[in-house]
Amino acid sequence: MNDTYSPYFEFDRETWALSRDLPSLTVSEEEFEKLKGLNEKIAIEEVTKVYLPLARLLHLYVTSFQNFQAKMNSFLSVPAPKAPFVIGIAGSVAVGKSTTARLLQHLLSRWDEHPKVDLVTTDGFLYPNRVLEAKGIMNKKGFPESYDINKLMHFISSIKSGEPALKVPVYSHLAYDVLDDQTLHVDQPDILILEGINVLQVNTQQPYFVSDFFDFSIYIDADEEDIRDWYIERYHMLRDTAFRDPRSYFHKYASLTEEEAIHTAENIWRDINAKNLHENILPTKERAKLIIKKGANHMIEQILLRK
Ligand SMILES: Nc1ncnc2c1ncn2[C@@H]1O[C@H](COP(=O)(O)OP(=O)(O)OP(=O)(O)O)[C@@H](O)[C@H]1O
Ligand SMILES: CC(C)(CO)[C@@H](O)C(=O)NCCC(=O)O
Repeated sequence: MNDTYSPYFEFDRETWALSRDLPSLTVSEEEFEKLKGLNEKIAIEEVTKVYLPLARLLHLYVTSFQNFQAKMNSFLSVPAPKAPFVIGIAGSVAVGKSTTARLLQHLLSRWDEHPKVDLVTTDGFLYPNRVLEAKGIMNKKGFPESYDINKLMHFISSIKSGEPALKVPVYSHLAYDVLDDQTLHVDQPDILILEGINVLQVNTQQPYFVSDFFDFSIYIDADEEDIRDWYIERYHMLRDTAFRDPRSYFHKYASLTEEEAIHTAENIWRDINAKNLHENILPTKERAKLIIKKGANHMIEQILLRK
């Protein structure tokens, strides 16, 4: 294929892993065990071949950002509040954003230049269920109108202005709601990873978008049938674990037969998440600096980096 005019550098799995000069980047057995704590399905090969080179690439971006910030602040003679390097991670529900974000958080914190890496998910900025119910949009959870976008914009602009000690709302998949008794503290990290289905969306009613505050952005992509399978698999796993908890919003589904459960998950996927993917998430793919394409087994098959 002639890709002379493609806006991307394209790598397949092997060229991405092999073309990097990474003698000092390894993962010890002990560290891999820790990574397994993030997701026990992670393969070590995936970490060494894909995520470590990606972390190394991001490290280059972060350190050049830090150097540039220092020069810029002295050039402008302005007070220099500590603004983090912000990485946005977008993609469908259940494509694996949280897992990738946690892996990168862990790997990026190994460098002395940026040991403090915080992770925030936009789920916390969803309106609480009672508000979604009052607005009649409970079946639109994850759609642009289900988020308190002003609150999210306020957070991202504050952190980029170097404001310390910010509090971020927390969402629980177990409660299926924003928790009113918990917040996450974000206090001047070196890097902030902001993960969520909506982070690359543009709202024509607003002068600024969340992504205006990004220094780097990643879109996680996969074939829709694969994502659907992962969603249904995760639903099953939750059914065997979290849904059994009487506090779970989905407790009522724990007693469904296997067949009924599959049917319920398929319907939620089709009526809410697939629709949201087509209408609001997929159209943002090309806005990302980096696109990661996963295969059926979660292995990354292709990486596209904007030139
Ligand atoms: N690298 C990976 N290797 C193996 N399994 C993975 C990997 N990444 C994600 N998964 C599995 O895919 C499913 C979805 O992952 P995850 O919860 O990270 O997705 P998400 O995009 O954050 O979803 P949501 O937007 O709904 O919160 C989970 O069952 C997870 O265990
Ligand atoms: C919280 C979101 C929107 C995003 O992570 C998603 O996981 C979700 O709950 N979607 C609504 C439909 C569903 O229950 O899967």
